[in-house]
Amino acid sequence: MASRAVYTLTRSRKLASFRRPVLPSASRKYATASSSDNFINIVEVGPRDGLQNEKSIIPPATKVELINRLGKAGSKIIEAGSFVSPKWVPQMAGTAEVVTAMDKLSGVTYQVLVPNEKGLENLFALLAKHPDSPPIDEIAVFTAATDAFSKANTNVTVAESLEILGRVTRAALDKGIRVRGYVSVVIDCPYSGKVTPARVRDVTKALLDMGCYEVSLGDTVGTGTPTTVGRMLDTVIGVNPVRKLAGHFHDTFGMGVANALTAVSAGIRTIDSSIAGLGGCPYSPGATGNVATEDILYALQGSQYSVPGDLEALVETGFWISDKLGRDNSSRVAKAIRARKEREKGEKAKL
Ligand SMILES: CC(C)(COP(=O)([O-])OP(=O)([O-])OC[C@H]1O[C@@H](n2cnc3c(N)ncnc32)[C@H](O)[C@@H]1OP(=O)([O-])[O-])[C@@H](O)C(=O)NCCC(=O)NCCSC(=O)C[C@@](C)(O)CC(=O)[O-]
Repeated sequence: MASRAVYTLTRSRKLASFRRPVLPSASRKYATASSSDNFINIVEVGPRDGLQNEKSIIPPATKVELINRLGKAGSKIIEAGSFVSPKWVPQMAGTAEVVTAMDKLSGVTYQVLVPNEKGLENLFALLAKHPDSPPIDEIAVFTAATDAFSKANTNVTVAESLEILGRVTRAALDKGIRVRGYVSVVIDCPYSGKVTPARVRDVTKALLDMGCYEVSLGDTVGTGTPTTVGRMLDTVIGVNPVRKLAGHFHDTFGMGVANALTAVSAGIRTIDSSIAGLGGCPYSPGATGNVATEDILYALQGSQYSVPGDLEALVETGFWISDKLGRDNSSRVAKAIRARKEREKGEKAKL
């Protein structure tokens, strides 16, 4: 994250006009498999992935308002925060407070990231205080395709992390809490380079086998292209059911929308995105935020796919949070929509 926050940690080992997407031929064979189901789920990761890497501390009230605005703008699945160690990711420290204070809108699924048993214990303690109205519906567990990234992110190898996540997943499922999984660095690892698709396939399978209902494939660094993403998906989908996969694309090289459309054409029906393109992973230096939610909605307009969310309201929400954070809005679509509105306002005023 060249110019963005990289946490200084005390422990030495902590490393620091849409037509059809042009698809790599390898992915085309999956396109017809998905034609019966044209609904695209969007997992809005802005309040978690988007905010976890901000330099300045964001007041819980701002996080709560962001989540509430997203829900009102039509987001149906919102990642509201994470129960990770505040020493590792200080921005997520107030998650219990945030999820307790946010509006729990009906029809919206709220999830939080949980890295280990300690995080789950903290979540269970919170849920015990709200037996009749649990603030959270689901958890998400996360690992990586490489040991180097896994060590940097959670201080354990992939094999060790799968053991931990197996215990976390079983304990959550025992309490009736659904579990989503993430695999990071599915294309390139910032520490060990190119990632073999077979490795992604196997880690994905391990997460599904332990009981995750879905696994989100993270191009954490944002170096993927439709070709490399298509190749990776060919291998992963060869063994894992495509409807249990999601795409999570950081937009570092501006390929986020193209990669998301590649995933959709491969049969994936869940895309993670972040309002205003907020975010980045603290352990992926140089990576920018997730593909912007506004850009995904715009890209799918007029296609055979339907996607939840009110684009105009999301654009407003994206500018609202960007202003609060004092940062530029990274959504090209949001900026274009705002510019068009201002132009139209100016033209009206002249009449
Ligand atoms: C996993 C650990 C905790 C291991 O970190 P560790 O230092 O090895 O943990 P530990 O077990 O040795 O414990 C150290 C201290 O942390 C505490 N602790 C331990 N666990 C927790 C917890 N859950 N909540 C609160 N506190 C915790 C624990 O109690 C102890 O406290 P002390 O005794 O020193 O006072 C740490 O590495 C961590 O929190 N990492 C999280 C990193 C993270 O959040 N990264 C970003 C999210 S992943 C991501 O962005 C990628 C994704 C999902 O978006 C997809 C993609 O784009 O690729």
